[in-house]
Amino acid sequence: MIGAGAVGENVADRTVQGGLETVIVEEELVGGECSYWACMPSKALLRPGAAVRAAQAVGGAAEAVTGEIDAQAVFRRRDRITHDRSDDSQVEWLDGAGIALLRGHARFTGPRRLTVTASDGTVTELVARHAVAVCTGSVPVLPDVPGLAELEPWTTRDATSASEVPATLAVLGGGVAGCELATAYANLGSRVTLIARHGLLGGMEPFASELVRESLEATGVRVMTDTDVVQAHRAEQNAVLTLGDGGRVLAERVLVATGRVGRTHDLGLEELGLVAGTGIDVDDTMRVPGSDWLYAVGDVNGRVKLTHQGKYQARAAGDAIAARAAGRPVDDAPWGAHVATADHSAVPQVTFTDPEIASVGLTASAAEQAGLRTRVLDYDLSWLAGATVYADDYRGQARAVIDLDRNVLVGATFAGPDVGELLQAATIAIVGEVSIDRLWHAVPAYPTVNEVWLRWLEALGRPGSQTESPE
Ligand SMILES: Cc1cc2nc3c(=O)[nH]c(=O)nc-3n(C[C@H](O)[C@H](O)[C@H](O)COP(=O)(O)OP(=O)(O)OC[C@H]3O[C@@H](n4cnc5c(N)ncnc54)[C@H](O)[C@@H]3O)c2cc1C
Ligand SMILES: NC(=O)c1ccc[n+]([C@@H]2O[C@H](COP(=O)([O-])OP(=O)(O)OC[C@H]3O[C@@H](n4cnc5c(N)ncnc54)[C@H](O)[C@@H]3O)[C@@H](O)[C@H]2O)c1
Repeated sequence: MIGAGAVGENVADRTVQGGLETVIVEEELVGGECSYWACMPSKALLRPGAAVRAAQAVGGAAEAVTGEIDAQAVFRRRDRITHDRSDDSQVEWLDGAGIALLRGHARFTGPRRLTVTASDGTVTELVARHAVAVCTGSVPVLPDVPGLAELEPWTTRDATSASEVPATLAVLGGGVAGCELATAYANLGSRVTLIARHGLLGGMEPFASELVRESLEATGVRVMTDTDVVQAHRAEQNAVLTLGDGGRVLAERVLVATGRVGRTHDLGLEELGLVAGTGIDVDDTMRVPGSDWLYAVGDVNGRVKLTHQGKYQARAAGDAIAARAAGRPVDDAPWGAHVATADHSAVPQVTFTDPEIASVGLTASAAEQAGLRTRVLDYDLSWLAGATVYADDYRGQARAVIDLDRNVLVGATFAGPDVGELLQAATIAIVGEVSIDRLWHAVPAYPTVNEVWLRWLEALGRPGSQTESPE
């Protein structure tokens, strides 16, 4: 295994459990990006704002919220959650799981062959008997804007590990990372300008983007969509970003969150006839086409850059490696034990903005593009009894996308406080291809926001009854 992020750890766990001697090579911290610089610290920075908003939205509790968010206390809690960037507990876990750890930078020297260079220069050669899994994650993409690199902008790593709140922050990129970190720093007291080349949260339902934009603006964030930065320079204390229309944005700090690409540089991929600098293509067992030993799992293959989905790929790949090594059959039919079929049609994601956005499967427009005959069901979550109790002036929206030919759910998006906790039901309905008729028997508890499921079903009409509504 090259890379001991969440994904590498999970591949290794499965290959050890499958009876294979397993070595994991790591050049930084065991646990990878998610634990120290991505998911965990970013959510730690976001959670206090969400907690305060939750209390402020409930009369009686609101009166108890009298102060401001304490940024230094937030950073201290973030440091606790990221174990002060110590990987001791993860190394202990590797030990317990029977996975050997080799610290250093891995590089291919030929098929199945690697050198690992430690920080003190010691070089170790490794030859894999069965397989090598590349689990090296991804790196941020810096847009090719003249002067931007010279500004030494923050990457998401800097933003999630900072211990100061810049007075003014310009965030470049309107994707998930840009929207989340703009929310986090606005909550911590920065005056934030969010600059997005297109809209916000591209690829999600349009209402998600609209609600997040409204709330960012209500918090004082200046949101500039369909805006390009064409030049950057520093003037005294400030970075100056020149926009496509000639306008300027001044900020103490610039955060670049404009996407990521598989970490394949300086890995010796050329020795294998592969191209470096981009993601590594794989089949559904995460094996590189044309090879019987090389796998690429997690962010590095570019299929879905999410921790939980990478770990899902890892379980399939690790078991496939072990099965192939033992000459056991590989179940690579769709939804088989050794494939990551859900990557194509049922990827759950929670975006921890205000409101939170939880999505899985196809959006209405993606379903249409896929040629499905669909019915789209929209519901204002504030109409639910559960929402009335949950928060005063509850704001939330949900959409279901139904495949009319198969009579199943193919996509769902929820926007509202804590809706991430509603998501798994939708994921199960999609992956399980639960028929709409059967869903009538999955009764949502009263009074919870889950009752949106009943409202969706009512809009479709009871099966076989005269109240069945027309398509
Ligand atoms: C700001 C931010 C927030 C995010 N929030 C979420 C979230 O809330 N939920 C979610 O699901 N996803 C989130 N993600 C995505 C998530 O972080 C990634 O999908 C996940 O970390 C990928 O895991 P990985 O194991 O593939 O890669 P990584 O965690 O990057 O692990 C790769 C490891 O390989 C090592 N490595 C690389 N090259 C070599 C080499 N040549 N030799 C030795 N070691 C090497 C690296 O040091 C690293 O430890 C977020 C991403 C960002 C940027
Ligand atoms: N909660 C979560 O699940 C979570 C949170 C953060 C990040 N992530 C994952 O991490 C990965 C990286 O996140 P990300 O937001 O950086 O990537 P992204 O690809 O989701 O978004 C990048 C955004 O930057 C824009 N962009 C690209 N070039 C630009 C330019 N020159 N100027 C202005 N805008 C430009 C793109 O149009 C896009 O909207 C994603 O795959 C995401 O899923 C997940």
